[in-house]
Amino acid sequence: MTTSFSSLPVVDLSILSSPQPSEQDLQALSTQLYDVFATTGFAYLINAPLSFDHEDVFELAGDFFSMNEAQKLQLAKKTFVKSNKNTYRGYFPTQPGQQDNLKEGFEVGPAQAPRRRSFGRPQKFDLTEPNVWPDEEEFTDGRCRLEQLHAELQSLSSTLLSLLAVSLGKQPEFFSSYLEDSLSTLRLLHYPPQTSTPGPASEEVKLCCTPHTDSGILTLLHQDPTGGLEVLNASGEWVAATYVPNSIVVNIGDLLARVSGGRFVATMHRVRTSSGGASRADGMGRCSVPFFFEPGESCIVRSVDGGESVVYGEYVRKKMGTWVEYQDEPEIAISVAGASRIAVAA
Ligand SMILES: O=C(O)CCC(=O)C(=O)O
Ligand SMILES: [Fe+2]
Repeated sequence: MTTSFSSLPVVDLSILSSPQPSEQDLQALSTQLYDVFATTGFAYLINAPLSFDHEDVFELAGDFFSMNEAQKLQLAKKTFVKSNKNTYRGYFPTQPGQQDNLKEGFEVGPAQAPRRRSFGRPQKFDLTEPNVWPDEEEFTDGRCRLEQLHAELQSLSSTLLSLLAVSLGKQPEFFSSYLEDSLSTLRLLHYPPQTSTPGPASEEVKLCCTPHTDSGILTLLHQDPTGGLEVLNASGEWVAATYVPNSIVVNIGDLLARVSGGRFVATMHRVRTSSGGASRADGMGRCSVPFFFEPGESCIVRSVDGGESVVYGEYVRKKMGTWVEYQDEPEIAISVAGASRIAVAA
């Protein structure tokens, strides 16, 4: 259960940059992470061991989204452009009519495509397919920068999982099977600027991402200074996760809540338009860059308390039925008020 928090805790990761962190410091960090995921389910990570700062991350997102629509559509998933081959990785455009979920995105997996699980029959979505990339001259160094960012966030997730394993009374390597052929997804997101309607309607909360919990294990989110992310506490109040320079917002998904035997909580969150945060100087609206840590397709995931298990690939394929860009027909996709990689709150 979440608590009635009124702000999100800050977790300082500076010890992870030290060549030999002490056992005591690691234990303290592990306990702090346990407390976060057992109460708010969300926190700001500061001093994370990454070579990218916010400016680098949002420059990357800006470079991608400022390409023209035709260039981006060449990378679109098959759901959107039938003649394209990629089913799982790539671009998804904004969907007209989805005012409270108006976003475009670009998704990449690991640089080295994970091993494919063998199925008796052809699968509609290939979770292990290689990434698709714009031409180098359209997105200078973009591939190399995104592959590097993916690798660093994967490594940070792996460290956090070791600390969480210890906090759950397990060995640090308890989750190491989750790293094999991991399907983690780095997603660039762009919420185009929306004009707010004056009058009584302006009192209403306008959303660009509807309330949801993330479905997987761990999410590491870079949000830009526009802000707008809000997190639901146990009293039913939306608490603003305001912009903290150079921080990464961390939260867990439904599957890790299950794995923790209900000790950790996957907290509901949403994104508000015009939340009063800073506007981007380039007038682009809002960008954010979530990284979804995901196990491999064949990974068997079960609670630390034992009991029923799920095969990650099967779990994620079931979840995809609720993700908007994986609806069968474009007409259906356009009419479903969903976000992607996340289940829409009922
Ligand atoms: O854009 C954001 O700040 C949050 C996005 C999000 O929650 C998601 O993609 O799951
Ligand atoms: Fe989310």
